[in-house]
Amino acid sequence: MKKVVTCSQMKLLDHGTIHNMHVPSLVLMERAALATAEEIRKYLEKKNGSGNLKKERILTVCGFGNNGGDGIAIARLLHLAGIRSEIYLAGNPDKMTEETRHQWDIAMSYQVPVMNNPVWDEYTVIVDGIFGVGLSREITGNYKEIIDHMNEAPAYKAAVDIPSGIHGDTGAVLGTAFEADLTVTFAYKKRGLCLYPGRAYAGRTVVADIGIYDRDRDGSELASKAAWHIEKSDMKTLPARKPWGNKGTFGKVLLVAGSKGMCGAACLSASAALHGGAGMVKIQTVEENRIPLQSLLPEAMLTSEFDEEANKKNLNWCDVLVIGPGLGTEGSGKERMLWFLENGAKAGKPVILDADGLNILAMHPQWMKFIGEQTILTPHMGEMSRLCGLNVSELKEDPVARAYQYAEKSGGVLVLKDACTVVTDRNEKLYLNLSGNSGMATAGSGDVLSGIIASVLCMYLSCEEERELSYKAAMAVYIHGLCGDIAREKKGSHGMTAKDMIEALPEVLKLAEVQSKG
Ligand SMILES: NC(=O)C1=CN([C@@H]2O[C@H](COP(=O)(O)OP(=O)(O)OC[C@H]3O[C@@H](n4cnc5c(N)ncnc54)[C@H](O)[C@@H]3O)[C@@H](O)[C@H]2O)[C@@H](O)CC1
Ligand SMILES: Nc1ncnc2c1ncn2[C@@H]1O[C@H](COP(=O)(O)OP(=O)(O)O)[C@@H](O)[C@H]1O
Ligand SMILES: [K+]
Repeated sequence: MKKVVTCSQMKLLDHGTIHNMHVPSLVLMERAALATAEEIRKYLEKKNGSGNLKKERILTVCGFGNNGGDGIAIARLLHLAGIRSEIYLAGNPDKMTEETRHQWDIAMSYQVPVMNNPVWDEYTVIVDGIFGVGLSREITGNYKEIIDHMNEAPAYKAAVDIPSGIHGDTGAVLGTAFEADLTVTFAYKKRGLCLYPGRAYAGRTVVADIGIYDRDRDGSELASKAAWHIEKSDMKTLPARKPWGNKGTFGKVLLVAGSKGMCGAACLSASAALHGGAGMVKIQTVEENRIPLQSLLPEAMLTSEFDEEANKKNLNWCDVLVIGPGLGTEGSGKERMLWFLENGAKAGKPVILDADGLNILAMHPQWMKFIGEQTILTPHMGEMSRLCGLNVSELKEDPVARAYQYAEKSGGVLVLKDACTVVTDRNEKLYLNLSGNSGMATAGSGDVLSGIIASVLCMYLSCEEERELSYKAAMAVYIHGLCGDIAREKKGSHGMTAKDMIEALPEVLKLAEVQSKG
């Protein structure tokens, strides 16, 4: 797992390194510049092979804050490496911070060329050192014009720390923003580099270690308030399958899903749970779905009984409940959802509430009392809008804040699905997902996720290791994204379907097994 920070957390870390550890600010700046210049040099060498770099011409656009100081130092390092490198100062030089002024004096001593009226399309690389984590308001006027020129230029574009104009906490565009091919960010990813649209503006992101001191790297106050993103190497922490286990050991999933004429969602969710390693899956559905479901998925069991006795038996049998895929919001769907939600909560079973399960909850807010710390809610933006009454554009302005609020209100684990899915709980554990792609915006993709979450919960049933429910949900979201990435590799983002993601699931989970064997 890697930490993701807000701008104010990053400033605290910078401040602590400088003032408590006595690392001069200029040392951090030099390391930031060295790391960025090195990435640019690597790009140029890849582009030019062993040929020389005479045709290259780099313009670094610098603001007067410390992001600008990084930029001036980058321009100097590239100049000293024998590459044509020039500086363009954006903004008022009288407002330079002390460090940036210092960088300016060094650059002038080394006679780094300064441009006053750059011809934008003459450059092969443009570096953006205008604003970093200090951006505090909309970009307007001259700055806006400059950024628009930079974007229109044909050059390769590199951003220092974060593209200017991207809100470091929400990923929103403040007025306008630099469209980078590469962003070299320092110490940790900022939230705005994970969330969209910021993530798209950043291009390829490299995290450079510049020697920031972080006492709380793993465990304490700041860390608990930080966000995390799961990465491939974390998959080796998934519990191994016990050699002596049987299908009971590996978890029993009860899927309350499907309604008359709607069995596809149930089928996808059940199939994902089985491919994810759940020992047994039983679908509680309507009798009309028996033949299609049993033909499509003979591995799953099926029941259409719905009375107190049968329900109790099914509930006792299962380890994990999934409620919602294809359930419909009226009639039998509503009754089934209410019975299993209420009694699942009373029995202390983990419940994954998805799709129509969430829509029914939105229509009956009095049932919120059955949501608790064992419930995982998996709304997409539309479902979230119905649940919390805000419209989708309001949600997208700050999805993390909205997710926190709803997790706090509901008491459950919230999986707010989007291009960057946010997972959080009432303790403000926060995960931002970085796997997956736009090919996953296809019907049934969410049903696959609910099945994968169920299977990940099952993996932990027979294992001694305790993990929080939010972590398990975030891990499942990450796995789901990897399935999407493999499906895209095989089928392309236009043609891939939810079924292709299920087919990729064994391959993704095999990766975890191979990793854990070293
Ligand atoms: N010593 C440190 O603290 C370090 C800082 N570093 C760099 O410094 C950056 C942060 O530096 P700063 O805190 O100086 O902030 P920035 O360089 O991001 O810019 C802040 C300045 O821009 C102004 N500003 C904000 N939004 C504006 C807008 N829309 N229009 C016009 N002006 C606007 C602010 O009032 C402030 O004066 C980091 O992103 C990183 O690149 C790194 O060099 C590492 C060490
Ligand atoms: N652009 C994207 N990048 C990454 N993941 C995406 C993207 N678009 C959608 N997804 C993922 O695909 C899934 C879609 O789920 P959902 O909207 O519930 O689909 P459905 O209702 O059709 O089953 C979510 O897990 C979401 O995070
Ligand atoms: K920048």
